[in-house]
Amino acid sequence: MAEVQDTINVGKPVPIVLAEEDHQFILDEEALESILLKDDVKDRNVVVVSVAGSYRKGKSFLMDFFLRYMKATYHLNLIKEDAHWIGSDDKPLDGFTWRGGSDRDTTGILMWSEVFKATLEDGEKVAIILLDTQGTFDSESTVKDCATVFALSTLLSSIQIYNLKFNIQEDDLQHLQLFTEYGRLALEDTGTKPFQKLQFLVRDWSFPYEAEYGAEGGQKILDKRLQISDKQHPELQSLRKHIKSCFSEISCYLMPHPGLNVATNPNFDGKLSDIEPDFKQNLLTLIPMLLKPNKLILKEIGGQKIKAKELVQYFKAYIKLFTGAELPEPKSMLVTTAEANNLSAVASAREVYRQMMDTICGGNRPYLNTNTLDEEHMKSKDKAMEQFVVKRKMGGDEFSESYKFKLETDIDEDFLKFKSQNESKNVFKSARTPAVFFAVAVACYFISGLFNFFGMYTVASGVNLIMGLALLILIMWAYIRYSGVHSELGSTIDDAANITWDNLLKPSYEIFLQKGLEQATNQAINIAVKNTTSPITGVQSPFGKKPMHRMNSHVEMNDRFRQS
Ligand SMILES: Nc1nc2c(ncn2[C@@H]2O[C@H](COP(=O)(O)OP(=O)(O)OP(=O)(O)O)[C@@H](O)[C@H]2O)c(=O)[nH]1
Ligand SMILES: [Mg+2]
Repeated sequence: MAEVQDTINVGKPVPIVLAEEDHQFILDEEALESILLKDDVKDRNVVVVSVAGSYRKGKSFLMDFFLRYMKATYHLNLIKEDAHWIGSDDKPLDGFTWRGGSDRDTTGILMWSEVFKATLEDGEKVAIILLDTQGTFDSESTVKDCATVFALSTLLSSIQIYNLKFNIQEDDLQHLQLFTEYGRLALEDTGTKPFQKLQFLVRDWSFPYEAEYGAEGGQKILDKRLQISDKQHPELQSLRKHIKSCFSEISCYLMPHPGLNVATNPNFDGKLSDIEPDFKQNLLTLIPMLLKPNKLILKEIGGQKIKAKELVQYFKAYIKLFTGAELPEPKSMLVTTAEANNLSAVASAREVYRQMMDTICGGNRPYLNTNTLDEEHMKSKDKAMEQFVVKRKMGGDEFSESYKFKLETDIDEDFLKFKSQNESKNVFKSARTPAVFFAVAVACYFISGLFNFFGMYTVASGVNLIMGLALLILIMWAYIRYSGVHSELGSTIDDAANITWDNLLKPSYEIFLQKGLEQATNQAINIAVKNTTSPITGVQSPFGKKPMHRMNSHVEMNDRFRQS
């Protein structure tokens, strides 16, 4: 017996995944490799046993009994059914650190430095690795921290012990769903169950008259909790389906209360003599049930057994994924609900804006001038913003602020669409392309005629060529618009028309207009001057007493005419 106790002091807990202050997790690769890449370990297939669940629920304490069993069975080769592995009554419990109190103890993920070597019945040599994990939902961890530790340990273990207190409650299942879903995101979807064995372990089970302590009672409770029936709300059904679809094996064990010494005595050091016999008895059943050589479950990923050296690579890959920005962030229930609330308020307010704008400038409405459209946009936007503000939302005003901003951006985006839709209804704008090419063709026709008249036949043919080209483009444009094909070529033609209009036709048109205006002005002035000086009519100049012929120039006259 003394031999059993002594060997327990060999090995130590090694932090493998470290929880940093900024809520990041880092992998201590050196420490991990020093354990898994030992010559006598690295090529063995692995069994990974992990314990996870809420903080302060006796996880590390339990793991230390696992260690006692491992030492006795795999180091000392005690007879398999021998109860001596549990140790003497007065020996304090050590191994993974555990303690009383209300504040969390374990952080990150710890691996026992000693890998236990076992030979299975079929002669296969395997390595057994024990992991202790940071408890979930302590006051210092975010939901993402909890999900990361839980998901990582579930991904990397072949037996995950889900440690619960008193009962299997609906919120325990919901958290399990959240964490396993987070873990599943890290994996490629292979259509197979992503995780292996899930062992529910209910501590301090208080209703043995309803379901007896142990595996059978546990199965009874588990069946009840995971039962799916048509009468259930679909949400409850999908939760259960999800959990069942994640693990290839699920079982449950009900543990009795270990006694008040264990639970409340600050000086309790783990001596068996201070633990209730019922609890001890159940340790003797539970632990061999999971760790006996013929009960071991080898770690498999994608149907392939994993060697210790490969496990190092998986640790590295998964930690990179969970600490990177690729995975979505798991959030608390309130934040998730508040987000959903705000998003739906954004959507319905946006709908108000769209409907109002649709009745004013929708697809079947005529073209609106830009000022009216701007006014209507402001009116509809105000209405939508008001609707968003008055709608009841979870999370408070500060939380809503970013969603209000999102609504504004969404509405402005919609406005741009309405605006361009409205522009496309302006027939004059859409007729610009054919008008430009037609004008070019007509102009070329006259110019070539002129060159022909003066005998400059080569230049005339060049101009004719441009005319033909303009007509060809015009026909092509009409075909594209009619058939809806080669729209890119269509837009290039539109662009070319715009450039021609802006740089050639518009300036020429403006020059002609100006010239025409000047001529008309001159004529008008001439008539007016004649009339003013006419001895018959005696009508005075509209520009005062100064006689018209004294005006300095035409320019001066034009200016005055424009001002008047
Ligand atoms: N009521 C009760 N207390 C237990 C049980 N097992 C251990 N404890 C006590 O629970 C306390 C916490 O034990 P730990 O093993 O440190 O708990 P833990 O879950 O590892 O806690 P964290 O590392 O903070 O997540 C100790 O005082 C143990 O004595 C149990 O089955 N029932
Ligand atoms: Mg602990």
